[in-house]
Amino acid sequence: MELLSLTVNSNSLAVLQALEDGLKKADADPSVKAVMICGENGKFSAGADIRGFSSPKRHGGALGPIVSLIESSEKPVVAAIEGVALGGGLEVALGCHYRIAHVKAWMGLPEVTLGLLPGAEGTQRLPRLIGVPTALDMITTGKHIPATEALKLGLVDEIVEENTIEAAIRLANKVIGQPLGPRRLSLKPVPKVPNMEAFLREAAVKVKQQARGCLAPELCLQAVRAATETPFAEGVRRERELFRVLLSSGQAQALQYAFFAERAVHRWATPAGASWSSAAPQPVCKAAVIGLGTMGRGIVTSLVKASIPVVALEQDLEYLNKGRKAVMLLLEREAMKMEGGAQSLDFHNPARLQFTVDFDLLHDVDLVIEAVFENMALKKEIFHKLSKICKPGALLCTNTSALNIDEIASATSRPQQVIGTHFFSPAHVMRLLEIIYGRHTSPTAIATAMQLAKTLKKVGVVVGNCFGFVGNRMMFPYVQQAVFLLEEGSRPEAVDQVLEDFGFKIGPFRMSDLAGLDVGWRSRQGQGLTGPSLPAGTPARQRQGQRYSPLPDLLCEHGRFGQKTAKGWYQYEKAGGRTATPDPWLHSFLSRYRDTHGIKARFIDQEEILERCLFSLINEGFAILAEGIASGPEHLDVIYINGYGWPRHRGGPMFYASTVGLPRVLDKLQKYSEAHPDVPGLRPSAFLKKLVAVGNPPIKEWMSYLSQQSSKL
Ligand SMILES: CC(C)(COP(=O)(O)OP(=O)(O)OC[C@H]1O[C@@H](n2cnc3c(N)ncnc32)[C@H](O)[C@@H]1OP(=O)(O)O)[C@@H](O)C(=O)NCCC(=O)NCCSC(=O)/C=C/CCCCCCCCCCCCC(=O)O
Repeated sequence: MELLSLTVNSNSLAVLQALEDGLKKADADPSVKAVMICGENGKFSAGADIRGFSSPKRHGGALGPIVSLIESSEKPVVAAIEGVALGGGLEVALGCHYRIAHVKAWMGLPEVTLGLLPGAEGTQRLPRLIGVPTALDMITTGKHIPATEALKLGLVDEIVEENTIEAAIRLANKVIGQPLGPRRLSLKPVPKVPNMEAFLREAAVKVKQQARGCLAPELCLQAVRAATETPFAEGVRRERELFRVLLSSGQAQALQYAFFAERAVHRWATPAGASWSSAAPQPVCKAAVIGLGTMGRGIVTSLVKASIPVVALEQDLEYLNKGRKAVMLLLEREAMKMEGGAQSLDFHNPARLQFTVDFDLLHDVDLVIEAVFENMALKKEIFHKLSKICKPGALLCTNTSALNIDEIASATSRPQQVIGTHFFSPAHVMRLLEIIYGRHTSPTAIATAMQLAKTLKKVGVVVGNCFGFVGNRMMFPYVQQAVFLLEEGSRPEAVDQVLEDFGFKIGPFRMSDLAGLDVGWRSRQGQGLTGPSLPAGTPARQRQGQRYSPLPDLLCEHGRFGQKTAKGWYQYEKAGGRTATPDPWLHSFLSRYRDTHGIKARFIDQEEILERCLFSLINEGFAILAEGIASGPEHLDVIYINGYGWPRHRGGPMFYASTVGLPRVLDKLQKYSEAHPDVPGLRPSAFLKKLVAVGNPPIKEWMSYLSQQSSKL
């Protein structure tokens, strides 16, 4: 028997050549009766080398003909799938006459997540094998499915718990001499769906809606449609045509950049020299969460889902019972989505999840996450208590979204173990975990928080300590511009529309209504920007000589906190309602406000809305990089994609800036800054100016132009 080996991402071209040579040799050798294709090191294949798509010497085009060559072999070819069979790897398996998989293997066609489509005939073979609806779902979402599901779908012929290679050889021996025609997917008709046209039309609407401007899902659908309408060879031609369109699109580059950026942030470093390569994490066998508000509930749920035993603590029984009920509800819902249901999470077991008001029960936990509301005095009181109660090595985390980590740490006797773990709401869903080190935070503490992120299936991004850290600090100027645009003549729905058309899941005003306007109001009161502590005689639209808009404060004074009060920047059907409708009251309120302050409303076009909001956010990003708060632009991009609804197909704000071109970003900021000299957020950052002055280098070279990262440490 001839045995062919396909290696994960070693050298795609060499693998392709080896496959072709092996198949030709096997075909020509009469002693070879069957062929088995497997991977090395327990992995079938993770597909083509993604870096190859942006390389001038790309060779992906060679894969389709090889898949055809496999299928046309006169000897049975069996795929032995272990580990993963993804993208081009699965397409190779689809060319085989039989597929056998290990029970722990995963399969998928994730090309869409890279801005591409399965271009090695996968869009034509998969629908023929498992039917159009399921194939379309796999191809347009790129989801990875486990072997057990693949078996149910008919994607594989068999799954095994023992040695997959041996099982594949057994299968190959068994099928020698059997006709191969029925096993060749290219010869199979696409299984019928009662009303294929109506199904595809509806699917197209759904895919377009979910894609929010991303091209690949729509083109994936068009390729699958071709499978239903044309013979195999014609479908393959169409698939190639569509693949070429995607390959040359900026979106594919952005999505592939995002893929590698998410992996690059694992390799964290701080300006003080701590890094992932030398710091080892501590084990976290038991955790505690303090505060069972919205964030605390999500964090508890996240920990339970990751099988980390949790002690959940509240200040009194009333809050505890309310929190317990809410957590249980979240966990019930999560369990329903899982195979094995509630039993798999085991959250009724007090050894897995315990609710208490007794701080002393935190004495043996390895990690505490404080998630009480944003009040420095309260947080310091809690951390002071924790440093007395918790065991010596315990990591003390705060879920603050903006407050000073060093000040919180100063309340403890062990500041080296204090770290910020900024979760995003809902915490059991959102993938981002912003990890903030303070002046004294130890490398071990950072490594442990990063390991926690991985255990919780989140993307951890390590950043330095400053007000708002990275995500919120960049968000402030963006939201500020959005509000200034209202003062100058725009409306919430116009601003939201522009940013949602750009690809944001939700515009700034809908977001503010969802999060609650009172959150920011409390924070501004705390900072003395509004409320009773504001010195008498402070101009309504100025703070410390800079432009300030009291609009959000005024809305709060009218009891308009957003969705929770049925009124905010929009109106809602009821308190807690989700459907935002433009509110005539708000429109006349804005007119009165402009009259009061002598502002002449003007028409603001989409370009200005987009540029002022996005470029001010990006400008802050350059300042953050220059200060050493983040170690590279990909950190900022990963934060925005995973925590702030930034459209992934635009690669993150800093990548977007690189595609717009830094000279253009600078020109526009200069123009807007001249028009609004009292808005520091529009004043171009020195680092942006420097990058333009040195000739707009590619994003991967930006950091080399910072002569010395000035650390905030
Ligand atoms: C699930 C994983 C495989 C593993 O996950 P995990 O264990 O968590 O590890 P990671 O940290 O993710 O990865 C470890 C390192 O490996 C790197 N990696 C992983 N996969 C790839 C890959 N496919 N390519 C390159 N590098 C990869 C990863 O970056 C890590 O390294 P580092 O830390 O960054 O240094 C998980 O990794 C995963 O999901 N991987 C991606 C899988 C995937 O998306 N596969 C699909 C790839 S695309 C593909 O296969 C397409 C094939 C068809 C091509 C056919 C084209 C035909 C076109 C014909 C017509 C057009 C002609 C045009 C001609 C012309 O113009 O040129």
